[in-house]
Amino acid sequence: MAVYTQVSAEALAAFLARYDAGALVSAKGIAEGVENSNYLVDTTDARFILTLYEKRVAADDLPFFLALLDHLAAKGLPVPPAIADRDGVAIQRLAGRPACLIRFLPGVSVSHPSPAQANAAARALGEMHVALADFTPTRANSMGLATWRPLLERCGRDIDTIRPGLYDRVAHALDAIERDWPRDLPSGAIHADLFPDNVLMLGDAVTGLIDFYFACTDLTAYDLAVMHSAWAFDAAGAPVDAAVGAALLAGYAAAAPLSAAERAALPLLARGACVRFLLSRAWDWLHTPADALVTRKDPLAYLHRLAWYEAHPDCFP
Ligand SMILES: Nc1ncnc2c1ncn2[C@@H]1O[C@H](COP(=O)(O)OP(=O)(O)O)[C@@H](O)[C@H]1O
Ligand SMILES: N[C@@H](CCOP(=O)(O)O)C(=O)O
Repeated sequence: MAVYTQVSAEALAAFLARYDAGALVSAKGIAEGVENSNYLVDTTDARFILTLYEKRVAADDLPFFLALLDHLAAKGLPVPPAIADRDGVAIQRLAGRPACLIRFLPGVSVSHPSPAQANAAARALGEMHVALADFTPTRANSMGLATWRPLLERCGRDIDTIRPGLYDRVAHALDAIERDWPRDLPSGAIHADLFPDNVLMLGDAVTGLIDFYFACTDLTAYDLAVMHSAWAFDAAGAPVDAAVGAALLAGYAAAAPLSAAERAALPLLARGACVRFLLSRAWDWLHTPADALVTRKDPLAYLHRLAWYEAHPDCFP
């Protein structure tokens, strides 16, 4: 359950009074998610998401994220813009945290995506990259290549309590990833965390792309690699139907150009994605208190995916 910060009904009602958004009817903490506190808020006017930004989201980065959402929403993509209050302010403080009221989007995230759903979601990623080609703000990737070895060092040998030998295994994988990481592929604003839980769908149609709080400037093909690492495997890290992986590539390529060099780099970029999520999950695994109201994600699922990509260098035909 991801509600780290409790908001009283009185504080929420006072917060809503700043907006032309109706009066508070109900508010419920949302179980999904691990990064921020999210509430589903119903008012006499509409339904909203209230997000209070927690550990990994720096308040200084919020203007970048909100500008990105506004840019995409203005171009008709299904992303939820933050709502401004009567004074035009979207980034607020509530219960001691930075907070935004966000437009609610319909749809559910799929647990076992079909090839048709993977195709539609990857197409939406491609459309997003095309729509962001004229987005000028930049943000360095706070979870990018340069941060992986320092994060491994910060986990230290404690990571071996998750699995004996894990430190050396990740260090060895990183040696090759750092050595071969491409420097000359197209870059731009990317989502960097487009897992199935961050895509809302109704049937095979995408109704929402959400959770842009890792968005940054990085290789656009890396965004597709992140998506592949998240969509083409089950929760334990075993590969699903190969048609899902193929559908991801076809869907993306239908919306955005994918050069031969980008295609060739995808296996390495996917190994990088595996190390990135393995390490952030391992850090959380080691540092989340046992009584925390959040479900820790399994770092080893990403070790299995890493091994799969290493064993299948031709998996992106
Ligand atoms: N704009 C939105 N419209 C509808 N539901 C949303 C929206 N934003 C978030 N949610 C719901 O809240 C959950 C958690 O949001 P998310 O941004 O993924 O949290 P976290 O940043 O903690 O991972 C999502 O899985 C979804 O159910
Ligand atoms: N997608 C990441 C963790 C970030 O969680 P999210 O709920 O913000 O998508 C992972 O699975 O490790």
